[in-house]
Amino acid sequence: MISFDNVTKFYADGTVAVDRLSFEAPTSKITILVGPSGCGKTTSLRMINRLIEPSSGAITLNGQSTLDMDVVQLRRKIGYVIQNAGLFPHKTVQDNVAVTARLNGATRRAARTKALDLLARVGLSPEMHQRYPWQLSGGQQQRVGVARALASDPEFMLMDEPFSAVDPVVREQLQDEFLRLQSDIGKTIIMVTHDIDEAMKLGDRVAVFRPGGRLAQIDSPAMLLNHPKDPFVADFIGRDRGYRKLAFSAIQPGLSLFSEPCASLGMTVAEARERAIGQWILVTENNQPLGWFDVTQPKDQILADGINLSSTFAPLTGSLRQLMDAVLSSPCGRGIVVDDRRQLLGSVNVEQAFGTGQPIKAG
Ligand SMILES: Nc1ncnc2c1ncn2[C@@H]1O[C@H](COP(=O)(O)OP(=O)(O)OP(=O)(O)O)[C@@H](O)[C@H]1O
Repeated sequence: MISFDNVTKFYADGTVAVDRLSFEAPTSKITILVGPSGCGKTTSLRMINRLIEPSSGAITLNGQSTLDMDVVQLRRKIGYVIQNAGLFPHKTVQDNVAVTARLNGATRRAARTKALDLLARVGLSPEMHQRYPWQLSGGQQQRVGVARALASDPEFMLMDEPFSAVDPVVREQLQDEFLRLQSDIGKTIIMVTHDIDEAMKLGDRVAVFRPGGRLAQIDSPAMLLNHPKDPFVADFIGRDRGYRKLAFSAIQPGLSLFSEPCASLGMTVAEARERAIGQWILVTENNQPLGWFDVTQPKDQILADGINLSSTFAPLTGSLRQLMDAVLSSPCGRGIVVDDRRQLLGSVNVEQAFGTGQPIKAG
């Protein structure tokens, strides 16, 4: 656990960057610091690994004050990931990761093995390993940054806007991969972000800062959405709060599903046209949905490269937001619902998804 106890930071020019901050970041959980620009998020993060020294108050790691620890030892316990990854430009991807393991006493061979394992875990294929950072996309660089921070097997991770330098699609992918990784490694993480959606998605707990470096509220995402403590928090979390709440609402148990007609790869388009309701037909393989096929295309056969893969499919055990995403990203307005093994269960339209209207009519 990381604890802040009445921590204040003022700079020489009198700026109070952080004002009597107290909160706890629980073990093996992700705690997010979010708030408007200049409210002291980065300062708070950097006080933990003593890149910035607090003016007063105490920060403890599992009960031990950071001020009582040797700074080098302290930093070895803490992985640190920053925006744009901060990689060594003249080292290869593999060496960028191995160097951290070496610093922690691993032999050259052990460091290399560790680097290979971590690069695989963050989803970087072997052909990337000998590249230099400038030969990687922003998302790939961030992955290396995460692997490097993990190479010392730290108990704690500090992450300052780790995903903000990449486009929204890659950002979502990185977030999903990061959540999967965290469910394996269970580090105690504090992450700074500007992005309230990211905070709500990744945070077990979210600390909302107000200007002047003060904590407005710290709670679970659902509590912040349902019970914002004051108008500042309510406003910061945003007007589309209702939409965000959907992420924490389960799909209604009695959802009635339409039995969606399906086609398979290799089927003739003429046959698919017969089965389809309108322009689009769902293509499945072993009862798992692959995507939608437009039967008005002048083609003879359904082939993999003709399928619209942009759709998302919602698990029945998922949230209303996933269901709504599935409906909205479907080219025909019918969202596909699957079970936990991605087997097709059926489809819903927007009225059904929210239980307000008529079921889909075939034909
Ligand atoms: N070295 C410094 N000297 C004086 N003031 C500073 C210094 N570093 C930061 N500040 C001020 O401290 C306050 C908090 O800065 P900090 O970088 O922690 O905010 P932040 O919430 O991370 O901002 P952002 O979201 O814009 O990155 C700001 O008003 C900033 O201008």
